Amino acid sequence: MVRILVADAMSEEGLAPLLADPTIEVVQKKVGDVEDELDQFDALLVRSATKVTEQLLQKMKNLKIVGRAGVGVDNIDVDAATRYGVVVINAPNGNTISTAEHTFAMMASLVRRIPQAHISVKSREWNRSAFVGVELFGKHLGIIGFGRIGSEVAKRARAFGMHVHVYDPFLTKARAEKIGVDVCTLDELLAQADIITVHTPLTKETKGLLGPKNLAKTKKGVYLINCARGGIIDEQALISFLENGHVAGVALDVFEQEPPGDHPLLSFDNVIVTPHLGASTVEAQVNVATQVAQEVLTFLQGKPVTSSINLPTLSKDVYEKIQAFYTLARKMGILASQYMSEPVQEIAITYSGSVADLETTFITRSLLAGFLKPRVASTVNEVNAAMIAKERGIAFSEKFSANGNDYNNSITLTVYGENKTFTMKGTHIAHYGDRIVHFNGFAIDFAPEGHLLYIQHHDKPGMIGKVGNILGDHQVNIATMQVGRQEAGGKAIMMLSLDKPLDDTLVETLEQISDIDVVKRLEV
Ligand SMILES: NC(=O)C1=CN([C@@H]2O[C@H](COP(=O)(O)OP(=O)(O)OC[C@H]3O[C@@H](n4cnc5c(N)ncnc54)[C@H](O)[C@@H]3O)[C@@H](O)[C@H]2O)C=CC1
Ligand SMILES: O=C(O)CCC(=O)C(=O)O
Repeated sequence: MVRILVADAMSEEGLAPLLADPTIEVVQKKVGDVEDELDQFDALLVRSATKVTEQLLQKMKNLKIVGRAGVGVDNIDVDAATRYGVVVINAPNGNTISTAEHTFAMMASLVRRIPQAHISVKSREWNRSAFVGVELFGKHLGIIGFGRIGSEVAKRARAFGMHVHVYDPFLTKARAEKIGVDVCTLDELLAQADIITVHTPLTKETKGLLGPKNLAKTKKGVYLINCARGGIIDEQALISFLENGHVAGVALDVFEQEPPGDHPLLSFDNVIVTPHLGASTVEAQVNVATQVAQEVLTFLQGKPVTSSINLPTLSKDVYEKIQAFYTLARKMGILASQYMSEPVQEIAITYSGSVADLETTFITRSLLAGFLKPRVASTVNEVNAAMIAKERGIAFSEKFSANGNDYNNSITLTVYGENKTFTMKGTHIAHYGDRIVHFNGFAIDFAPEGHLLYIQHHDKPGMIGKVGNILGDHQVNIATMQVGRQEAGGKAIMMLSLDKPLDDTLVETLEQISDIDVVKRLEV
């Protein structure tokens, strides 16, 4: 039974596919209420309240996936999750419209002083002259961060007759032209805008983006809006610029610390606030919960997820094309790691023929995960394989060749160790399966499956019989046997597939046969 912890409040309608699945147990409780069972959950679903720290990840030893029902993953230690091999997914667009609408509601409220007027009338006052606002029509709106939400805000602003200026260092010219916005530098935006709204993630670069230096470049009387993340506008700097009257008003949905408690910003009459409500609509909550629930289900069924933060994104289509090679690569990694039971410095992978045209990132990660698995105690999978390889000083590279070298497709693996180099070539044949067609310098043809026994020997009559007799005497049945040699009378190999694994004594007995140089058990 798969167990999923839903640690923050989430739409039941969105969670319905998980709740309806008889193979899944959904526990809707806060982390603190299930401390004793944390190591039993396979998946964790959160919004922004639960902090997914390294400490929590350490306790959740069985965790495979964290689903964030929303966009920002700043409440999740993604690096730590990656190290632990835990996939992190989010729901990138389920709350876009709601947040864009909230931003617009905040903008209109800010310039027309609706919250202040509302409080006044509720206090039994009728003071019309105290609440004279300004129109949005004809004003210059500066949008910092032109992703999903920024662009929805722009559409609405244009419908209001505003001039829209956009700053986003990652925005392509083609996309900007398509949407028809004025793309400018940050300095140009700061100088022109009557209202500035931020829609970036909170990163090292955006933390304090609107700080003392940049606020000084804005127009006197500017309005500021933050419905993205607390800290993009530096709160201390904001207080100074409100105090000196440079900033006319601010709308904040988010804070550096949430809840903000008795924050000095809350005392300003021209600061309007909401408690992180951007995504708080019925529609957005159903959307994001549905998206993560569906993704978690997909993931738990062993299929690729489309909105992972720490895995390459794969469409269903691409996944179907790479699936066979993904499995082959995994097996090749496992075999190579067992054969090269020594420290290695480099793994070079060459994709040839039809596989060279596919998205190989995932295939390479699968191969690395297979290679590292027998060597590391912790979880290793596609999420953390590249990172673990790097940590252990194992470089890896990919090369591509259109020519399949006698095969429609092939993956060639070269592992450089401290004392030797090992090569292997594998291919996938449709309706037939995976085959290893080159192993350690020998042409051969075997299926990389089950209990394998590799024997390297001198090419002499009777070698196969000797091995067969010993295995037969010990009740070990040989399922298949493939042989290969470099030249008649030279070095040769046998690859046997056995019905059960060999014990150490039997391996030692085989090693003692004269003319046998290497005996290796390989388990796939
Ligand atoms: N208040 C709320 O309840 C909600 C807040 N959010 C927040 O809104 C923000 C935007 O979300 P989306 O539009 O969905 O994200 P997105 O990823 O679609 O867009 C972010 C944009 O910021 C740009 N960007 C990154 N670094 C930048 C920099 N240094 N300067 C300027 N632009 C930069 C990126 O190129 C990208 O276009 C996020 O912080 C998200 O967490 C999202 C949903 C709800
Ligand atoms: O879960 C929420 O309501 C917060 C949404 C949010 O901030 C986000 O999606 O980034």
